[in-house]
Amino acid sequence: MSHHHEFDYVVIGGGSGGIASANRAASHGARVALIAAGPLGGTCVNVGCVPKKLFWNAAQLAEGAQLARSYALYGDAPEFRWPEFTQRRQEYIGRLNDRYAEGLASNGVTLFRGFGQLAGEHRVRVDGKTVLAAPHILIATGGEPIRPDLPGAELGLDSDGFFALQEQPRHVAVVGAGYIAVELAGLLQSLGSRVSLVMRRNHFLHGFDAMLREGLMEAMAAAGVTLLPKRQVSRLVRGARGLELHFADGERLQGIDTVLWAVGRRPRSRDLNLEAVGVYPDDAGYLPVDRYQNTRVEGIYAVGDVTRAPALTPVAIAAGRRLADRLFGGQPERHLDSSLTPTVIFSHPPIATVGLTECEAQERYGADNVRVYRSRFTPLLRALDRDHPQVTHMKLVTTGAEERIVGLHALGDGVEEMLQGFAVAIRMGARKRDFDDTIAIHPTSAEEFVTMR
Ligand SMILES: Cc1cc2nc3c(=O)[nH]c(=O)nc-3n(C[C@H](O)[C@H](O)[C@H](O)COP(=O)(O)OP(=O)(O)OC[C@H]3O[C@@H](n4cnc5c(N)ncnc54)[C@H](O)[C@@H]3O)c2cc1C
Ligand SMILES: NC(=O)c1ccc[n+]([C@@H]2O[C@H](COP(=O)([O-])OP(=O)(O)OC[C@H]3O[C@@H](n4cnc5c(N)ncnc54)[C@H](O)[C@@H]3O)[C@@H](O)[C@H]2O)c1
Repeated sequence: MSHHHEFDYVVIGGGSGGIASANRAASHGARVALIAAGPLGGTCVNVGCVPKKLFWNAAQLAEGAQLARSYALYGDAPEFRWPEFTQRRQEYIGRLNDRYAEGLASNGVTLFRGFGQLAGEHRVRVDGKTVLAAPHILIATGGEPIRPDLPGAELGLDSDGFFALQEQPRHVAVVGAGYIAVELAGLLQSLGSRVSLVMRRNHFLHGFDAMLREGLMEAMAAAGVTLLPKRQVSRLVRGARGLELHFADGERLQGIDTVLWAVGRRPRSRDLNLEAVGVYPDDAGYLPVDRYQNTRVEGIYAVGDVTRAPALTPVAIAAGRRLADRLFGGQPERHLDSSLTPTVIFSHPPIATVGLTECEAQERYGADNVRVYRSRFTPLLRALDRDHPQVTHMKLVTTGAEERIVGLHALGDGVEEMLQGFAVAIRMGARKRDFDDTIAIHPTSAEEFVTMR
């Protein structure tokens, strides 16, 4: 027998966007149900930002121990114990999962554990049984990693599989050229694995400012990552000496124990029974929405990675909260403008970027209307390390006579914590002279942004 429950708002998906929207709607007094098929917190908490950043922290500390020698700080090189780290990391994630459940309960959100599917107008079914009815339904089902369609692909791991690894891989081939590829390759190298990064083009991070791409390729190569550009993987086989990655040109990479596919993600829009309500995904499976997160069907909305918005946790959260403010908080115009979304790639060293690349600015405003400021320097942190020089790169992209800043890009130590404040300034319309009028903080790397000439 199926049970029937009435709500104001039913949210499908207990990840970044769904939880944020459910909690915000409840804070406005709505009766809210949240359906979660996986562990609470979704991709970000369980197999994304959080475990990745903990790994990155470990890698930074390991690198710091190396750098310490340039400060005449000697001692045993630290040994990374992967299984122990994994256990502590998972315990922490378990505490986060509990905290999300407690947060939902204390906000009065009713949690249904199970798989949500649309079941006709204003109705959602959980695990094919329980029926929830509500005038407003949010789809926040996120995304999942894809694998290439080639022989032997099942012998490799995707990013979910990477976080489940119980032992440290010795020699890894990372295939891909996006955020996940450079992040996983960087942290594995810093933690002592041998890493080969296989990409189809002659560069990675397509679409990012060229200074960032080129600077990071240089730094990763110098750190010992083997960069294998212009390689088209044709198959993966298990050979006598471990895995073998074969390329279309006949070459092969042998002696690897782990292959990580980092070739992109796809939206989780299958199996939602969307036909029952007349919502249709686009060719790649994304749910089309307008700037208010409305799908083409009244009362059905989507946020986060299941849409074409930038696949970042703060974007999913902001869209989810604003939607709840609009529906239940009496703010009819509230919506998200994600045009100036700051983002960090936790590579080694990290990348921080907001706004237009130099090329994009030239295309949009014309080359004559774009002025670019650059800086390249050895940060003081590394000044005593003559053997492993690593430079920091910064760029400001400005436009018009008043030199409004439309892009800010950085690669180097500490830039991940530098960007947030600059993103506020740029959002407020900062011009180059506002940066120049700001007193520098010395000695820091960040001060370069207010002293560029
Ligand atoms: C390796 C990796 C590292 C990342 N690092 C960062 C980072 O550093 N910073 C950053 O901002 N972003 C990062 N991201 C991206 C970020 O994780 C996503 O953008 C974010 O999680 C999207 O949130 P979401 O709510 O759309 O979906 P998700 O977080 O994926 O949540 C969707 C949830 O819905 C559930 N679900 C799916 N279908 C159903 C159904 N039918 N019924 C019920 N529940 C369902 C899923 O189980 C999942 O829990 C990273 C991603 C990955 C993979
Ligand atoms: N630090 C962060 O904020 C962070 C970290 C990780 C992921 N993310 C988010 O998750 C999204 C997904 O990340 P991603 O790295 O999976 O995807 P992506 O779309 O950024 O990159 C996928 C890459 O794989 C390459 N590729 C595709 N097929 C290939 C093949 N057969 N062989 C070799 N290369 C192939 C593509 O050219 C592309 O460079 C990102 O766009 C980002 O929004 C964010």
